[in-house]
Amino acid sequence: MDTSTVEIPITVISGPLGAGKTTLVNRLLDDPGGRKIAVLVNDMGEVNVDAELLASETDDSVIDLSNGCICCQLQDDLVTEVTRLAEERSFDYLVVEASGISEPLPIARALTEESDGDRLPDRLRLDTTVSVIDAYGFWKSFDPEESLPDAAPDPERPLTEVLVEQVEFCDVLLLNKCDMVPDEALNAVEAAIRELQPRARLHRTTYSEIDPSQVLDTGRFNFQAAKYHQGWKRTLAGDGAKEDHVHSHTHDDTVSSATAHNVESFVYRRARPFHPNRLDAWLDVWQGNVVRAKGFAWVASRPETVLGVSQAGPSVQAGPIGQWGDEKPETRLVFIGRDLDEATLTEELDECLITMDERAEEYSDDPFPREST
Ligand SMILES: Nc1nc2c(ncn2[C@@H]2O[C@H](COP(=O)(O)OP(=O)(O)OP(=O)(O)O)[C@@H](O)[C@H]2O)c(=O)[nH]1
Repeated sequence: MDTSTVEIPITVISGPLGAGKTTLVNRLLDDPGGRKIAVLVNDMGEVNVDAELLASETDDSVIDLSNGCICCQLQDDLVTEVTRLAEERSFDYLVVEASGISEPLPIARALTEESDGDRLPDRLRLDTTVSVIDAYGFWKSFDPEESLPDAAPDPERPLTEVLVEQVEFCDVLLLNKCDMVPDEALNAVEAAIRELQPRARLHRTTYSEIDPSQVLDTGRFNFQAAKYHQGWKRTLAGDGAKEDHVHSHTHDDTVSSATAHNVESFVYRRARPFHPNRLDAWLDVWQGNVVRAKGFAWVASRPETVLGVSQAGPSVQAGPIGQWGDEKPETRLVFIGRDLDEATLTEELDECLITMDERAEEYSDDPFPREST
């Protein structure tokens, strides 16, 4: 058979450091469900520790791509390497293990027609994006009551922007390390994750144990769906914003689960701009059980510019992401969290809005970056 025309599906595995990605890949190498798989492993260091962990068990089916991150510096290398692999080796399924700090969306973009170049051979097809999330680490990072016992050694795992993006952008989500979290807390973790990620198929796992058919050849990848069904966009859409195609997506079962665990979300909307310095100062200090805040802000110093605001745990970013153009400027910020104090957050944000007296003021010391973030 001429193998050069056989289609090769790709599964990309993302997830934070230590969540169980390599454990999953080892399982797939042990039991690929009748497929001949190749694995491309990305690690940030000069020495690809993950590839070594895997390669010790296997032959030449593990290829490493080290010293950089495939979602940013190594995007071109990823496409080149994947193409070269398909030309030089014989396999029928490709698994890509991203580094713990990789964002899945740019990787998916590089591997699909969404990328400018579209240089990937036609027979390579992104089939599934999987995120492996450490249930214990996730809960620890935002549990307001500190109800989980510390694991030894205590892992310092802040809820980072990248982790939230790994939850938000995937087709299949493995909620791993379930052995470390009591059932009641697991239900709450799942409710929070569902609020961030309503679309993915979610599996609770221990040591990444999963039937290979749930992560290989699922056919679930759809760039537009993955991009637009992120929880914060759904919440904005539900609030009457313009992404109507998201609006139709409802999850009554998850809404009730969220309610049962006090996971909630609200949208802060105002048609009056922020005072840039007050908003900037507030973004530095605000608190309040928020897992995720994201959206668009209107700032008086740059009335024509859309300021993107993105928070996950301790990380807050704000910077220009475009122009309002013909759209009426309006701040729309989604807050997702547990036991949210909507009244206090709203009051504090309202105090950052410009007052009538300030309308004519010049804002020469605008604190936000000029370049896109
Ligand atoms: N208790 C427990 N430990 C697990 C589980 N899954 C993986 N581990 C352990 O967690 C550690 C990290 O697992 P890996 O599979 O290497 O995680 P990773 O996501 O590849 O980590 P990086 O390559 O550092 O990003 C290893 O010691 C695993 O044995 C689980 O479900 N429960």
